[in-house]
Amino acid sequence: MVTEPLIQVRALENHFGEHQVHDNLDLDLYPGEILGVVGGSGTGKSVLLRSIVGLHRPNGGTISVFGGDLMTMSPQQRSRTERRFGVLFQGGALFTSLTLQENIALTLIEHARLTRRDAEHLARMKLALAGLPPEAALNYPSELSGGMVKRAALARALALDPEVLFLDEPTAGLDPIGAAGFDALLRTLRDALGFSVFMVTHDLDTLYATCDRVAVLARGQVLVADSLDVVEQNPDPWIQDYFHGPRGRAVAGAHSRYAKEDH
Ligand SMILES: Nc1ncnc2c1ncn2[C@@H]1O[C@H](COP(=O)(O)OP(=O)(O)OP(=O)(O)O)[C@@H](O)[C@H]1O
Repeated sequence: MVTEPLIQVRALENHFGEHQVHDNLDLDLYPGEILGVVGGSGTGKSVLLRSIVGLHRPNGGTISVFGGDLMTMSPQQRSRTERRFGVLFQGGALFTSLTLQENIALTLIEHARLTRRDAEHLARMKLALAGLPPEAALNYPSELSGGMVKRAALARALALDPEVLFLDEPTAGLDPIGAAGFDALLRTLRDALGFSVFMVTHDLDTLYATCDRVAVLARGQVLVADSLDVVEQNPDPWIQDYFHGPRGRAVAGAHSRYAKEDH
């Protein structure tokens, strides 16, 4: 059986003035997969994410989402489509003047038209799902560690039970233990809830720990999108340096030792 992609990006063009960021870029996201998007700084990973979630209007190409063309949808169809997405931005982007519970309840009140009481009840469940202790619900973001804020932002991204979760550098700024905890949580939630993940990351540990496929952006296009085993073997100099440079070797070695211990 051939699985149809949930998201199909074709011939995407993006430029800012003379600066061409995407030039004929193609990429697919399949149901249930965790796709890691990597590439050098400024290769257009965030612009790609923003183009798909509707925060940036591309200069050309098509983005098909759940079978509909994002570029030609009516505003109503677009907003219905975007409701099936959850987005976690770098830094979390929580409202600092609201508690964690209120942050998530607000999303539920605005988009799912729940009463405040029901929204707060569901918000506490989402926070627990993201691995936060019950008492954290009444904390303000400034009272929590970076790792807890990331988890709260994840709880908010999951508030409306999205089919696709978009993550922009989810482990940036976390210490290695916090980052590993976030990676494990992401896989557990994906396995339990079945959503797909589009994740921009620089974190090699996260790639090895979570991703089913990895897409590498370079020179305005997707150079390769495949399993890590295949991507690592690509002769492109950036890929070779990224995966087989000192840091890449250390991470790959640690993960293969860990996999052996597991069997
Ligand atoms: N609103 C904008 N106006 C002008 N240029 C922009 C805008 N947004 C992005 N760019 C440019 O587009 C290019 C790609 O940016 P993008 O943020 O997608 O890169 P990235 O691959 O996510 O980089 P990094 O890994 O450093 O976060 C960069 O050169 C950036 O300066």
